[in-house]
Amino acid sequence: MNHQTVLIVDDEKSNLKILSDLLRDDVRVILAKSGEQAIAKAEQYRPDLVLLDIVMPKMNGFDVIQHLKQQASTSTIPVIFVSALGDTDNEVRGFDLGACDYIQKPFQSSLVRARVKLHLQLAKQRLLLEKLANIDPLTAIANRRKFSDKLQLEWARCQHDDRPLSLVMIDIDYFKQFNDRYGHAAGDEALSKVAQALEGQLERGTDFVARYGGEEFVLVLPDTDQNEAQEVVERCRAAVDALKIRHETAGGEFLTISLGGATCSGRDGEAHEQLLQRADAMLYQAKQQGRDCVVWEEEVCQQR
Ligand SMILES: Nc1nc2c(ncn2[C@@H]2O[C@H](COP(=O)(O)OP(=O)(O)OP(=O)(O)O)[C@@H](O)[C@H]2O)c(=O)[nH]1
Repeated sequence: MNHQTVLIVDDEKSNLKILSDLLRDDVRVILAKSGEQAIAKAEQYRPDLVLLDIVMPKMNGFDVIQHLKQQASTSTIPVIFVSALGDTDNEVRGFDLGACDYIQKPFQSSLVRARVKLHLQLAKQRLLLEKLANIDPLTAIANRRKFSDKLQLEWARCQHDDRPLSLVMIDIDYFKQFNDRYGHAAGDEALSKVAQALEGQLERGTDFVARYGGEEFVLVLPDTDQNEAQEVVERCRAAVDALKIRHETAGGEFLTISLGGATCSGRDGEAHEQLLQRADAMLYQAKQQGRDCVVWEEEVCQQR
């Protein structure tokens, strides 16, 4: 069964037991006996909800929530404080630090269950919304918004690790003519097929494709140098050719794509927007050179 995960944090063993006995029929329970363990387990398991004690030795619950909210990987996990500290100030402080709820000990079991259920439902809805906000509805691949996040993330990672990053802009050729001749619905279907074909060529878990807009797509290939990226790109072009979507133009019988790529090799101080501009300039050249081709920037940016 696809259970949601709840991380319970308390330095008292007996409290851990009470809470986990209360919840374990409905959710997958993970336990942490200290603030430090809570942070490590939150990062490792990415739970759907954290039940957090406040008074603990060394690292207290307020320190833990601050840490969780600062880390991108754990910042959106909802946290409920479960504490014997009953005064309003602590409760307000908990909410100020980003808690979604505050349960006072000693607690009513049924109330804890109900509140956990509510916050897990909200967490599920938030995840769904997040997913929908990042997906292009026509092609079911990532949208431009997700691409921006991904590019920034991978850019920072590659700069930090001094690793290359390749970016490829892809545009369907003569797509206006395609729509005019075969109809908008056929155009939509072709877009969807091209998107799936591109996605099917990505072998590494970190490789990424998005619909950039209209009939344009973009690939982000982290930790991938120019030679490796060119192999991926050739596969993409061949995969679209293999779809054999009829599109009779002066250039040929089937629908084709043009591609422009650029690679940045590690720490070079360039902004990710520039890499995007350079890939886009290469795409423009591919169009100028007659379409149905790949143009890759000769120089990597370190040499610029
Ligand atoms: N069916 C469909 N067409 C779209 C969609 N988004 C953009 N288009 C069409 O894509 C076409 C793009 O046309 P242009 O920008 O002139 O480019 P092109 O005809 O492909 O020419 P080149 O890029 O120069 O080869 C336009 O006719 C848009 O209406 C979509 O979601 N569905």
